[in-house]
Amino acid sequence: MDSYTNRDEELEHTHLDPHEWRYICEGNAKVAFAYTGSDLQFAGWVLRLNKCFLDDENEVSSNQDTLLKEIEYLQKNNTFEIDVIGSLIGVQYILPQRSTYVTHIFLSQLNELAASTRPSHRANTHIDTRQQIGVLVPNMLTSLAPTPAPGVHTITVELKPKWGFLTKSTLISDKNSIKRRVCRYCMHQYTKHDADNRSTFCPLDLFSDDYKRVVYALDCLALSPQNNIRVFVGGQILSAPLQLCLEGVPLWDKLKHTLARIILAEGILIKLKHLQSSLDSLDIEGVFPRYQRAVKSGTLADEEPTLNDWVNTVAEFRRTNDICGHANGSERRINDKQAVLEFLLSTVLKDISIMIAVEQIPSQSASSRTAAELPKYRIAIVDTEPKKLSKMSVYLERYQRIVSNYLESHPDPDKQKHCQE
Ligand SMILES: O=P(O)(O)O[C@@H]1[C@@H](OP(=O)(O)O)[C@H](OP(=O)(O)O)[C@H](O)[C@H](OP(=O)(O)O)[C@H]1OP(=O)(O)O
Ligand SMILES: Nc1ncnc2c1ncn2[C@@H]1O[C@H](COP(=O)(O)OP(=O)(O)OP(=O)(O)O)[C@@H](O)[C@H]1O
Repeated sequence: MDSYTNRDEELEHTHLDPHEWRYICEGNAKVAFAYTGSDLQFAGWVLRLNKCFLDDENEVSSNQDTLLKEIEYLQKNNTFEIDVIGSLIGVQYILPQRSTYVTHIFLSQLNELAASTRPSHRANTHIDTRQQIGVLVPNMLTSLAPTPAPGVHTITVELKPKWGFLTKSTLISDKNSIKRRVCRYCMHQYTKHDADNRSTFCPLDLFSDDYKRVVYALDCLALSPQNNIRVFVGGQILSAPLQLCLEGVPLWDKLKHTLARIILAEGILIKLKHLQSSLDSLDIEGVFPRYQRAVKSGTLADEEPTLNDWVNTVAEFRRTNDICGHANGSERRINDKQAVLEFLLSTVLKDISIMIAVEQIPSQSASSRTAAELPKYRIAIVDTEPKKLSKMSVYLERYQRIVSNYLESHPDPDKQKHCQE
């Protein structure tokens, strides 16, 4: 596995040409562009930019003050990514970052150039042209070798695995006891999609330690990708993973086995599942009253947590887990602020994406976890920004709505799903 060194925080002042940046993809908050020009300082890097709602830009404010705030914010997020998320999941999964100045005109032109490629459901947002700094991260879609061999294609799979556990919290109300049997993703399908578009993917299969279940989960994702799997070949996104084909040979069946073996060899999803569930051991139902109490008593202020708050939360999480083994939060006797910040860390880990890049898919049909050597690959996690304290009520309401919608469509307990851990 290739690795990078971290903490390259230089801010670069270079003229950027919008025609040299190709739109890759976007999420709710960010959009990524790959460098296509010949300047070596950007070759192999991706520019990640903030988005905003179209109306937001009426609030114009771009002066030295906002620049300093932007620098502070980016540094905080970068340190959070390395020292908080990296220290939990493994710093080897965190991509290094650099920053570069971006101008209003460059961003406006990028907005125009990318408009026709962007998905229609994101049309109410665009690149925030007020930002003065863009973040550069290594491009996970390009070749693993410095000089790609002719005919070698980099295949990159982006997985957004979501929630990998069923809650064991003792603080769930009887009316919501379904949370102990049906995972949040499977229930959420009934809020997000109509009958024709629901997925059969269950994250608990993907997060399992069972090779066949992992492969099955990948197949379900391939059949209904939604925003949980994307496959890129040579930097270009495929319309569906099942379209994967090189020189006329369909490759999804081989790729899925390679992926399953990488996932299990890394142990990344098992670790992620353990972290998600132990950091969310109370469930939002158990943690929300503690949040309210902490706000009332002033233990939690209106402001978002500082870096120190996050680092201390991880240290205390480790300390109390060491004392109590893997006991749940109510047994660990953690204070209210700790409980809330642990929940928010879990929320980050439930929303990250994992990018896995491979260049060769072994030709022998390796259909078991030990069957063949792993190909050379690169793996990283993306989207690790802290979740906001101010969203605690949103989290409570959203999960409540997900449960209510599921129960409404499955009033008969015999017809309800039973997700297996
Ligand atoms: O609550 P969820 O599970 O719908 O997760 C949201 C994601 O929805 P999806 O994965 O499609 O279900 C949502 O993804 P999409 O915009 O749907 O691609 C975001 O990742 C959102 O995070 P944030 O508010 O941008 O920080 C995510 O919100 P958080 O709950 O992580 O804050
Ligand atoms: N290092 C990278 N190399 C290649 N592509 C990348 C890289 N980082 C991000 N991307 C692409 O950009 C997309 C958007 O980035 P990101 O996930 O950070 O956005 P987001 O708005 O925070 O996402 P979400 O809505 O899931 O919270 C990713 O889904 C991925 O396809």
